[in-house]
Amino acid sequence: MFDKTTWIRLPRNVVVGHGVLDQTVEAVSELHLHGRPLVVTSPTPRRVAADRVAADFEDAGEDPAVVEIETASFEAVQEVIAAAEEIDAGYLVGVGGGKAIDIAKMASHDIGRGFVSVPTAASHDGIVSGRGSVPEGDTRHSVAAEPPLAVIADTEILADAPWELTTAGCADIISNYTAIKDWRLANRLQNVEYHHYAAALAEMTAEMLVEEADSIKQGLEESAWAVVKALVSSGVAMSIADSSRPASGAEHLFSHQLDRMVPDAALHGHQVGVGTIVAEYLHGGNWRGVRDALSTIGAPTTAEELGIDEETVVAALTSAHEIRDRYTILGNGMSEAAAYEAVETTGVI
Ligand SMILES: NC(=O)C1=CN([C@@H]2O[C@H](COP(=O)(O)OP(=O)(O)OC[C@H]3O[C@@H](n4cnc5c(N)ncnc54)[C@H](O)[C@@H]3O)[C@@H](O)[C@H]2O)C=CC1
Ligand SMILES: O=C(CO)COP(=O)(O)O
Ligand SMILES: [Zn+2]
Repeated sequence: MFDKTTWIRLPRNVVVGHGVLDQTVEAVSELHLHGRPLVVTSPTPRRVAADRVAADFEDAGEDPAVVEIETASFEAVQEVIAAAEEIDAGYLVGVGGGKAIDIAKMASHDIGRGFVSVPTAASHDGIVSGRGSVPEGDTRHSVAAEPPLAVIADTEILADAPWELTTAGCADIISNYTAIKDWRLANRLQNVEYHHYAAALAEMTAEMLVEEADSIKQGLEESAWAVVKALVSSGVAMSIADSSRPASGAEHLFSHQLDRMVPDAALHGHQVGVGTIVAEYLHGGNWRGVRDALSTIGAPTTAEELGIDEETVVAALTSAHEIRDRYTILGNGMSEAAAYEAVETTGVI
């Protein structure tokens, strides 16, 4: 008997454009959700967007509550769950960067409530994905999370955010190149389940962004539009795969390890971008093309531009394979000599 089953959970409403934050209540009312909304945010996104969203829900008679989180941690997920239980929230609205959105979607998953995603920065491809990413001790978890029922991406807000957040989002997309190579390798060597369609979508998203790299410029709302479209598409690839594999390989392991060693030293996407140059080199691929695309966009390509010293970059490379059970080109680990060779050859140091 044929017994294969697959569930693909995608957003119903994806609203992207100038000033669409004002349409959040309308996009949500279309979903026929019931109960009070809990807006999950962090300090800056609260000022930029979340207070406006809460005020609009208030005007619509929805009696919203707001909870602020500071970090991406399991403690923060518990805080949000407690806030949701206190008001008996009907659904959660994540407003912010990758961390606030991750925490909101994980809390929604745990309490079985709907989730709505309102990104304030085009900095990461977790905008749509049904995965959450949380560090814990020496490791990093990619956990099941509630995929958004709706995404409201206001390009006016995204274009107004600090430019480095947008270049970080571009680099998070470019990393799909090596993530897919690692996924194929893991499929061949370890029989890891591989989805052609999700892989093709993630790869095409990176290709389209690189083709457009010349026109992605600070101050242009069209650029925020192009990047957020790519982030949505990459998130959809993760939702199709029900795994972050289409968008996370060795370059992400490297970034996660840097987060442990030097927390908050650089943005997720920027670390991942530098990791992509090295991972592409290790795959024997066109690492110069990756480096040139990152530098055209204005994303860091060196340890110095990340603000991280050479020894830390090498130490992160040699230990990145330990952070998670995810087979990549790093195999059982790089020696220090090989790591130095890779970063020197690619100009990362
Ligand atoms: N679940 C998933 O599939 C994915 C999860 N992630 C996770 O997302 C996180 C990285 O996301 P980021 O957005 O880089 O980090 P983040 O959420 O810490 O945001 C970076 C900074 O940008 C600020 N910010 C956000 N919007 C702003 C605006 N409009 N104006 C001014 N400042 C603004 C935030 O306050 C924060 O200080 C990591 O924890 C990463 O693991 C990243 C990709 C995919
Ligand atoms: O950052 C991500 C994809 O861009 C999520 O990946 P992880 O599963 O490695 O946390
Ligand atoms: Zn990422």
